[in-house]
Amino acid sequence: MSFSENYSLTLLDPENRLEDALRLDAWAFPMEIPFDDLLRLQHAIPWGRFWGVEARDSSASSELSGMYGAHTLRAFPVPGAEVACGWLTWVAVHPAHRRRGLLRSMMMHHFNDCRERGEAVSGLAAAEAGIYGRFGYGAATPQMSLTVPRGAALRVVAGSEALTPEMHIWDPALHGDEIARLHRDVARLPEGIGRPGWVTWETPELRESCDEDAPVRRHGLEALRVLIVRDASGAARGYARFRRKPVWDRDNAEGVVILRDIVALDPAATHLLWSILLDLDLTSRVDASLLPIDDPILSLLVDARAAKPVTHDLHWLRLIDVPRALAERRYAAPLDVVVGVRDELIPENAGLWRVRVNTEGAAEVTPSDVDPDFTLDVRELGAAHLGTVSLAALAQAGLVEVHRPAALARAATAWSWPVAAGANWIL
Ligand SMILES: CC(=O)SCCNC(=O)CCNC(=O)[C@H](O)C(C)(C)COP(=O)(O)OP(=O)(O)OC[C@H]1O[C@@H](n2cnc3c(N)ncnc32)[C@H](O)[C@@H]1OP(=O)(O)O
Repeated sequence: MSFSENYSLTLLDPENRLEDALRLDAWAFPMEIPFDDLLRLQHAIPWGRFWGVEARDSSASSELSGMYGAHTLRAFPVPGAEVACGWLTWVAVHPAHRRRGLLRSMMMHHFNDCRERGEAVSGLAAAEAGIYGRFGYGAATPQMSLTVPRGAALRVVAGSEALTPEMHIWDPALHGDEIARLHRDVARLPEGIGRPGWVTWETPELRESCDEDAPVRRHGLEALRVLIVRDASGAARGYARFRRKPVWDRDNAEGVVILRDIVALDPAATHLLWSILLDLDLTSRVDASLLPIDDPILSLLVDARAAKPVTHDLHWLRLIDVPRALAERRYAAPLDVVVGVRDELIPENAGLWRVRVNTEGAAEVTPSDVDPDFTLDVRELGAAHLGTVSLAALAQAGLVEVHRPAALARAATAWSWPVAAGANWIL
């Protein structure tokens, strides 16, 4: 679907269109930050791949009716591999122009752009869960939030006491490179497995936005702190970034530690980071979110129930080029099945695909003309792509039509992955 005669799409440039883009952003997303402050902040805008929709009848005004951008990721982790991915972002339609098909037209433009760039998958973090399923995105990466009581007991981990902690006020010039390395390296752990979906700070604008701690974004709280733990050689093994919220109930200190992110390369570092976070004076709990649903802290806590885990969707995935995307990832078991795929928006994806996986987990994906073992919408294929959402579970919800149960059982095993998809931030 292309834009109607009333609208046109244009590539936005950073010199002239930043203010227009932020004005539209402030229309689409109600904000606490005054517009003048917003103009001075850093924004993770993927210039060069940032598109605006203009109404043709408003040629005298520079106001945008819609916009979207895409981060060009080249090391997006899928099971057993790192692949090219067009990460959809900055999607907004002005309230005066909504429900006229602008988003739908922008999505079709994005899909064509991804295909031209050789990106077989697209990801996103959805503002609302109801928006993107109709465009073939499936919820692939769930996230977990925890409220961990201060002093919660952790299981013992050998080597934790041999590490040295240090704590600083966050300064990207001093700590940024070291933290970014840890954040990148953890995507390849557990060794030989890797963490699918753990998006790293690949582009300069993503790195800048993860480094930022602008006072207007702190909601009145203190500056960001960073806790780093080092081994005997001085090498950083993990970090946590957090701020504290002071809370007093009569004379009782019930402050909250708000965790921004936590990364550890080994169990000892995980143990020490959490031990310190759970023992900060004048606090009563640690609030953590954007954690993978199998984050090690769940196994470390003696009483994980007391941390009240809550999960919901975080990242959504869309297969832009089905045969290529299925061949780019690795599988957990050998397989030979024929999959029937429906895709109303990208006709090249629709049809029958034979997926043959060898003993190394590598797949060959070819068109087929035999009856499929199971049939599903491209949305479900996206949901299952990172190995966390099970094809068998989707079938139990009626979202996969199973023609041969034994083949689906083998496929569900092969599609799965030993660790959950890597929720860690919103980009
Ligand atoms: C990856 C990201 O950037 S997420 C950020 C998304 N942006 C926002 O949430 C900001 C506020 N909202 C908006 O800017 C707009 O309402 C948008 C972008 C969500 C939708 O834009 P529109 O141009 O109105 O969407 P469009 O007219 O193309 O609608 C396409 C379809 O999506 C549906 N839809 C649109 N928004 C929503 C929503 N919030 N919830 C559920 N369905 C929605 C429409 O009903 C329509 O359905 P249909 O095709 O079955 O008839």
